Amino acid sequence: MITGQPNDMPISKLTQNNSIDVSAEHVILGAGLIGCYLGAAFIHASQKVTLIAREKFADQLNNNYSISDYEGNNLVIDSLPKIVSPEDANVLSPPADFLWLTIKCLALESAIKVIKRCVGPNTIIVCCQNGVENHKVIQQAFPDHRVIRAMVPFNVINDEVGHFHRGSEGDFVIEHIDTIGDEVKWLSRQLDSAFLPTQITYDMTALQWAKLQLNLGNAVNALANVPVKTMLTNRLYRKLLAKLMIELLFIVNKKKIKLPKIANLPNKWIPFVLVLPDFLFERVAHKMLEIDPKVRTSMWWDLQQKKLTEIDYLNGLVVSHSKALGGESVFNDYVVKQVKRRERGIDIDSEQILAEITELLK
Ligand SMILES: NC(=O)C1=CN([C@@H]2O[C@H](COP(=O)(O)OP(=O)(O)OC[C@H]3O[C@@H](n4cnc5c(N)ncnc54)[C@H](OP(=O)(O)O)[C@@H]3O)[C@@H](O)[C@H]2O)C=CC1
Ligand SMILES: CC(C)(CO)C(=O)C(=O)O
Repeated sequence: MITGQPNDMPISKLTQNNSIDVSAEHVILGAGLIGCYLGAAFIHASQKVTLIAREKFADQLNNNYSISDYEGNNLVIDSLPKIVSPEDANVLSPPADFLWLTIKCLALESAIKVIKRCVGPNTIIVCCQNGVENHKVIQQAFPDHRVIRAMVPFNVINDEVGHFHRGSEGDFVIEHIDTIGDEVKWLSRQLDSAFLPTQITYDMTALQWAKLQLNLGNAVNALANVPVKTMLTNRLYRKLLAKLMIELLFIVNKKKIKLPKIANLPNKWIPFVLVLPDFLFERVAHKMLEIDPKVRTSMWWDLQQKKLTEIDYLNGLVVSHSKALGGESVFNDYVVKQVKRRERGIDIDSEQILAEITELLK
């Protein structure tokens, strides 16, 4: 349930130190890019962490577990957290105060079995997936538990074994719901650090739509097969991205959702800025280009590892909502189809993609 905070100020910053300085038991299910980054940031914030990891990741972390960020902060985790395989998750004791789901949207349903073994009656489950309202599948499976969402605005890459680098800015945002408002405020204060600037929001659905607008570029990035920064310097990719966003903004307007600002520009302006000629774009959107040159989106990582992507939960969601609301979704439809071809192992070179985009934009 979302509280009725006025839409023009959906996010409130909580940075002052709490006098009750105790740590909570955190279990992180999904030791991938986000799970490992959060785990280390939580340990840095004096929290007790258990990671539920597949064997190959557990081995990697045993050799090295460290994080860094685009601002030059570095952290090596000397004393490793408890690392448990999904099969052994039932031996967790004490039960988690907070269970963080940092698995992909596609893995939520199949993880329910493991989640059942990780929760006690009072565990708060936090869903960290991109997309909109993917937590509902977990809330349905755990009707008696408090299920909330968190939004990860930044990008994490795994540039060497056991090392996780946050390549872009943005505050981690946790959902405030009435029944656990105090816990969420407490949690946000504990986690807030240079590695993980943290806020709360009273309207996570609006925030997720705002984030989805940016995530529509994941598919463009995956298809372009270049870092995000390189992609943004190409006006053709920017024009495609603008079209994808315009299709989403139609839905948001129809639904009367007021998008909170999560980039340096109001969301509605972004498509107009993206289509500017290069020299103007570089001036107006220089903040957008202040991004680590190595950064690639999570969808690129998925295709690289020959995994299925979250395309149905991102651009696919725009297609289905557009259809239902009588809108256009030509551009999102195109990228969905192309990403699915890549998932099937059909190689499409970026020259061909650029030629097709040129044709589509005519
Ligand atoms: N990467 C990024 O920079 C960002 C990602 N996000 C979002 O965060 C979410 C997580 O993404 P990301 O960290 O990139 O994903 P990853 O694929 O890097 O990590 C997920 C991990 O969870 C593991 N996993 C899946 N199911 C289980 C299970 N049942 N038990 C134990 N482990 C399991 C996966 O293993 P396996 O692959 O072997 O199944 C994988 O190692 C996504 O929704 C993504 O969109 C949001 C912002 C930025
Ligand atoms: C941070 C961002 C928007 C793009 O890198 C992302 O969410 C992702 O890669 O999935």
